[in-house]
Amino acid sequence: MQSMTVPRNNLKQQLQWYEQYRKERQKRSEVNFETYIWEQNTKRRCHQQSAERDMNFTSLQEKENTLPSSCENVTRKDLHSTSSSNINLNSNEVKEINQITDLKDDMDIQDWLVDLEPLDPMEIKAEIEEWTRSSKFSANNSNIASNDEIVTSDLSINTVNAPITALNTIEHFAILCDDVDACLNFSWPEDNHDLLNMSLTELQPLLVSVKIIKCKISEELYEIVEGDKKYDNSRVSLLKITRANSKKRIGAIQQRIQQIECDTMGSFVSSSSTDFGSRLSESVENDTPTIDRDSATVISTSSYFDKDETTQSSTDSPVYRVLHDTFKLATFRQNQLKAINAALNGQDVFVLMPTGGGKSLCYQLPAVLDNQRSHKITIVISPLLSLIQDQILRLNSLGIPALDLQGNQDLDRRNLIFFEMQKASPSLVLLYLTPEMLGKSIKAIESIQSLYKRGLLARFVIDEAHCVSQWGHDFRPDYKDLGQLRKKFPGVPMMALTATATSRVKEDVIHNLRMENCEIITQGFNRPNLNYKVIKKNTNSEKQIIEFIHSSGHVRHCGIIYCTSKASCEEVAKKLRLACFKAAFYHAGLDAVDRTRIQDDWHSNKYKIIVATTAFGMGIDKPDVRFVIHHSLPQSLEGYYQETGRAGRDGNPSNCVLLYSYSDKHTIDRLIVHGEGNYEQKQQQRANLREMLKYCENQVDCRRQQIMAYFGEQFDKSQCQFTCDNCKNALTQQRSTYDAQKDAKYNRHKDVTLTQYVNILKGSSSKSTENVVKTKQLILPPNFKTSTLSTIDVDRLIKLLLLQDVLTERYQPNEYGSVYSYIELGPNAEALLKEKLKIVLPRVEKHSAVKKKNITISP
Ligand SMILES: Nc1ncnc2c1ncn2[C@@H]1O[C@H](COP(=O)(O)OP(=O)(O)OP(=O)(O)O)[C@@H](O)[C@H]1O
Repeated sequence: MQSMTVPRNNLKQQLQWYEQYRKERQKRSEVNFETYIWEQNTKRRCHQQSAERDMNFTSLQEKENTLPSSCENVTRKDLHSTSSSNINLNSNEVKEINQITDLKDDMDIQDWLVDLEPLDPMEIKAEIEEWTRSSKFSANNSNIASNDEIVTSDLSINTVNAPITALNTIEHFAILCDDVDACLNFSWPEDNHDLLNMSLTELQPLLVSVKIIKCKISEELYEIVEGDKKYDNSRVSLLKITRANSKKRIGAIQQRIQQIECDTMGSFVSSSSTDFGSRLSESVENDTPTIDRDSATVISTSSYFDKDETTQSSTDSPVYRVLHDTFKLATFRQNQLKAINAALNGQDVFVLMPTGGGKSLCYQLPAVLDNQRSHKITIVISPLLSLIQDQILRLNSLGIPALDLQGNQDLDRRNLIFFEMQKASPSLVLLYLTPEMLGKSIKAIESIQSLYKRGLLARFVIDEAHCVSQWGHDFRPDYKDLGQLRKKFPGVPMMALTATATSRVKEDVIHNLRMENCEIITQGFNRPNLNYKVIKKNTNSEKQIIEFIHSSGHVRHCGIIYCTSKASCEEVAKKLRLACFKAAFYHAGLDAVDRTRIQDDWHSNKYKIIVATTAFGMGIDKPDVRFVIHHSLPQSLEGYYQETGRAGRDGNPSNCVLLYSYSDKHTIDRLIVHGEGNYEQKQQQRANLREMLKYCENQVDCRRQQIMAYFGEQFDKSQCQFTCDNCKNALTQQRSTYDAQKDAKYNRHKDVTLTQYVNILKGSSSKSTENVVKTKQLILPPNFKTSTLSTIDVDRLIKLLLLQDVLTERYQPNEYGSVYSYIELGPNAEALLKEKLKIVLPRVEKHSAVKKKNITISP
């Protein structure tokens, strides 16, 4: 590889250089590198093949701890065929592989890959920006432009405002970055005592420098392996020693940074918490935060982790003090403060926030304040015991008294909780229970009633509130009975929280819970850092997954793969393990101890990939999940959104890929037929599945826009910025158009559901549709060629008209308490009819099959 000189003393240039270098290297040798890995593994595989042939893969997971390394025995053939254990290599192949690998067998290629990751200039840039944001660099030393570009060389070592000794060290390292030989001869400090005298401003650039050194060494090792550089035994040893030293040094620097940050946090907490109680009680009475009444419904499309800047609350109010002192958080995320203010004002609140958006704080913070103020207890209804336990652990670690009532608790413990609830001034802040427990335990209801009578009941919180609605993807019959709470405890405020609810589900939840004058806080569903893609699934789906992980640079990253069945979880996990990945499966068939162990091991990165059914779900809060892959068709768009929402909770770019095959529909059809639910619920499940299929089949509209539209949110697809496959493909596809205006003037209608509307526009000849046409006097244009539009296009057209407010949905509860939605003319219908508004539906003409079906209707 052609040698390039690293620019010195200017971090920005260094980053640019590394980016260029990396691209160049990827262009030239990525294929070779991958080949090398496969070949090396093939060689190992050959050695161990006979021993492994009899291996029982079903017990692979139990044997995981005895496996010698993460990168076990995978072959190129494993990847290319599903039958993995029979490897046939000809003697030339084996000889060639032996030649390549003999000298380098002990080199840990996977480890080098880790080295190359921090070289990513975007990551380093992000790190630098993060330091700058948190003012670890003084203003003189950084200059981040509004467009987030690093615009000056101010971050270079020359301008770091640091003591001369540290400056020397940093400069020294910067020079070493340029010169691996100098680095090899450098005597690394053994004790790391020098770090004790350094400040964060000095440690951070030092860390980057040492990381760069480690990368450089790994690259040289890699070039030797590749044959680009001559193999020299002593040099390789030296490189390896230096690499190990730099690794140690990185650890030491990171540890020191953490130490300083903890110390800073500790002193902040101790200095501010001493007079917490008195200050709180002093100020709460007079300082109840105000509510912005105009914001009853806030639809926001701002970024996922945007700070809440919309509500004006003094930063020294009790709310902020509890945020800092108790929850140890610096700022509110978007809409948190609004929800908290509404709750503290005694209102019913419905909170719709994306997964990982921070819903828990919306009820936990008011619960702390309410208990501080008047010893009130907040009752939280949550669907899963595991979810409850996670929350309680987290709260207790923050010093917040929280307990749970559950069926399998021993009597003493339960009585203790009831005793606490009987106290005149309970110190218990939050009591968690499942809806089933609330429905069954008379003692629990009596204790809550006692709290109520004594004015000690702060509010009811319904977590995962979509379970209340039978239109939701996770309906729980016991949740529906929660509506009784309003009758039994009039005047006690309620808060319902969910991450997934269509407009219909939202209305249904509010209706079922009998929430009154409810403050509805909804936040944009958009997760800008997630990329969406649907891939056509072929017969070797495991290979597709492995290829995707490799091609998107996720080899060392954390991910989740969702499968429909337990068997496919085990099969996919097995294939991934054969292909070097630290993967484990997780499903309801495992006992609770194993499930907890696997989840813990995944959290601690012992496993990088979890292959799971949807049993692996609610309450997962791992920030660095870089990909979520659906191996099979999800059952609903709501479920899909929630599952993909587990990616990128730290806000960094992450991939969501769905392997789609229409035949997966039949598996889900069977699940619906044999699963729980009455006729109406099963019809809803089928409708959910249809929506999911439409999403997968639709290769035209922006994925993000489709998901947002499903949740009733408008999304301008130009904001997608080509982060979904359809928007990317649109760049190369030809489009034809359908003029909605031409037909809209004829579409006058009343009490028609969405499905009926699609059927009518499609000209379906089914009896019920004819009936609808007659009875609702819906007039189609006389010359309307219904056969020219596919069902998908009709569906897209209606959604487009809904999004443009030409049509609108009216929700109406029936006498049984279910909510139906009917399509009606919307506020923009008139404009369309008067030809003031033009709506064009783009249609794809990529495949010949599509062309035949969709005859173009031009304006
Ligand atoms: N204001 C904040 N600042 C920083 N971190 C926060 C803030 N609020 C919440 N978080 C963190 O965000 C993560 C997600 O929060 P939380 O579990 O409440 O999300 P959620 O909306 O309930 O997600 P899910 O729907 O997936 O359960 C947690 O680790 C939490 O500590």
